[in-house]
Amino acid sequence: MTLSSAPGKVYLFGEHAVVYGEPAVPCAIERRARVGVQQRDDGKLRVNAEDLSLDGFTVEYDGAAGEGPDVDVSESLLDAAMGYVDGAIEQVREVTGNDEAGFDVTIESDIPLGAGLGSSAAVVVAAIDAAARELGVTLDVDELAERAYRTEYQVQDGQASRADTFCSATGGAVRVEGDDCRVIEAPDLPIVIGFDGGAGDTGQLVSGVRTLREEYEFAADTVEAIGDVVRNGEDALADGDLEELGRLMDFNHGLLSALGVSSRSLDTMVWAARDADAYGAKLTGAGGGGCIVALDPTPETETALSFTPGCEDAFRAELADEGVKRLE
Ligand SMILES: Nc1ncnc2c1ncn2[C@@H]1O[C@H](COP(=O)(O)OP(=O)(O)OP(=O)(O)O)[C@@H](O)[C@H]1O
Ligand SMILES: C[C@@](O)(CCO)CC(=O)[O-]
Ligand SMILES: [Mg+2]
Repeated sequence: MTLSSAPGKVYLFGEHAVVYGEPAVPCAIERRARVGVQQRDDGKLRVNAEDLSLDGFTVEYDGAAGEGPDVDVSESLLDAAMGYVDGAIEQVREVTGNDEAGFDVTIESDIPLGAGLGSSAAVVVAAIDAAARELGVTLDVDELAERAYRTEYQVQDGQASRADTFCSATGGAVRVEGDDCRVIEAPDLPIVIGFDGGAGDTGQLVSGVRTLREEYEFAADTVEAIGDVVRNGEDALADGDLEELGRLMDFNHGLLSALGVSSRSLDTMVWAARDADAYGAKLTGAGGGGCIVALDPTPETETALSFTPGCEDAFRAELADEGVKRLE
């Protein structure tokens, strides 16, 4: 068996706008997906993903080359759930030139699904890394990030940036603008996360922003304004100026809210963090439900969030310096 892990992430700034070529700054966090892979002789793909539940069902699934799922759910739901793993294995078959390779894949993850912490990117990065190594090929981190990006791009119908996958592959704080991806210096950030227990549909939320942007010039201007916030944020990050970072995160949340990707529970958690005197707070990732990220070195925000109706979990997150980890 070959085992790799990869971290999730929060966005300090720039989600959604990054899809249209504006810069974004995601940071990898110490919450990981671990993917174990064992080659099979019969060319089939069998995926065991215990954290994956579809409206209460847990799925054990034989992938594209396999025998189909042993649960009673519609094909579209199943595609949505399993597309990332199928796509990752496709990339491995292509990059290793082993079209017929079959695998047993086991996924375990500390990252809530669809909640803005990049669970899909972490699963894809770890799966590609482990499956390629299982076939004797160790990908360099740039190739791994590129293959993981292609997987997300395909599964999300051509609506994905390189931000989540690059960040998960390299770890640390990163800056992504179009295909220019780099790791950047970041101070120790007092990251607090609030989770409403829910999820958003990344593809649908990205489409919603695309439509608004096409329909209204001021929505296109809003996307550009997020780019300006990010450019200011980069300076604040370089200066280690947490107060300014917080102000800009607040502004970023307002602009995302204007683009329709916040929700009542995300707004409620953002306000709870602000009331607790966090430096700033915003939703992270695609939005619609899921997580907010706040900066607060004191325990106040975590405590306030834990008493906020609609907040299911509040926790601190350490920056993950390491991206993909080769465990076995
Ligand atoms: N533990 C897991 N096991 C199997 N598949 C997973 C797991 N975690 C995530 N996935 C895949 O990723 C999908 C969720 O990805 P999605 O992009 O919607 O959310 P996210 O990556 O968590 O959030 P965001 O992209 O906003 O940061 C799941 O539907 C599933 O296909
Ligand atoms: C909403 C989005 O910007 C981030 C999702 O984590 C989509 C993407 O960059 O692919
Ligand atoms: Mg995702």
